[in-house]
Amino acid sequence: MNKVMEENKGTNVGEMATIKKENIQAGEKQTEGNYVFDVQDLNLWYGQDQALYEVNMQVPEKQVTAIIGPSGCGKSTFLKTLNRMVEMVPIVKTSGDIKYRNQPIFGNKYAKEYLRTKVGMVFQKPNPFPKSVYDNVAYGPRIHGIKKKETLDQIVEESLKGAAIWDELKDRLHENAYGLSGGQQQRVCIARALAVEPDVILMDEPTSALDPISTAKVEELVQELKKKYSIIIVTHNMQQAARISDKTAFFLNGELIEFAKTDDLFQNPQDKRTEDYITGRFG
Ligand SMILES: Nc1ncnc2c1ncn2[C@@H]1O[C@H](COP(=O)(O)OP(=O)(O)OP(=O)(O)O)[C@@H](O)[C@H]1O
Repeated sequence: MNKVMEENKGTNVGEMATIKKENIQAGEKQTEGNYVFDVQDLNLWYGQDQALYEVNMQVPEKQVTAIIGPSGCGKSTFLKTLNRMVEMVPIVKTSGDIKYRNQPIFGNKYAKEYLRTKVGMVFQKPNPFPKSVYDNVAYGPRIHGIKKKETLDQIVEESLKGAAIWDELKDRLHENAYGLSGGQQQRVCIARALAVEPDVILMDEPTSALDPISTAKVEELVQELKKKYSIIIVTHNMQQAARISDKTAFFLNGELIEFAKTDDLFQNPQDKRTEDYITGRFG
């Protein structure tokens, strides 16, 4: 049992989380080839407008999966479907199935809150809360009921270390996160995601607002994080996808055109549309 759940024992949310955790562990045993997500025939509509068409994809565990494609092709929509954030838009409808750790995410198996704890998200623009670095990182664990200072101190330190920013910030924990550089803010946001012990981290163009040095730090961090977490990253930058991902998915007009090992997709694309995109003929 992890720290978050340990301190949660006895609360309703905690009990629920513990039960679901057992479900996942049962599911994990059955998972073949260690996939975190198995997406089957996924369609998604915003009102009358269809944004995703019959997407089928198995997202590997503890690897980096990049999602590329031209603007408006459905990359962010697909990413936000995986932790059901897309449903915050009331007109969204979906069909098909997504299994996380072998259990369907639509329906009653997982509480949405629990899914979003296990499947964390980092956004394009760093979005720290207007609070201290410490309070940003401790936010999720506190919501999960952790109150003990020593436990929180430990989580904050481990999470900032995990996000490769502890050394830079260990003497600035009580400063407002708004006073940090964009790159530091983004790594604090990554630490905030790590603090609730996720399994998967979704990243929606996490470096597009960053300078090249901060981008390099986040890219390096992603390589480190994949030892413990499964990462899915939307990027406009094909060089970035080629540098940091193990597998790449190319989307076009809401369809998943090709999904392959990154080297294969870039060196030997199977679909003419993938080839046209990666060679810069459109997009
Ligand atoms: N909240 C929304 N309401 C209605 N339509 C939306 C909404 N969000 C996205 N869409 C539409 O869904 C389609 C896919 O958009 P999405 O943002 O997923 O694409 P994207 O590939 O991530 O684009 P970009 O690279 O520009 O961020 C687009 O046609 C877009 O207009």
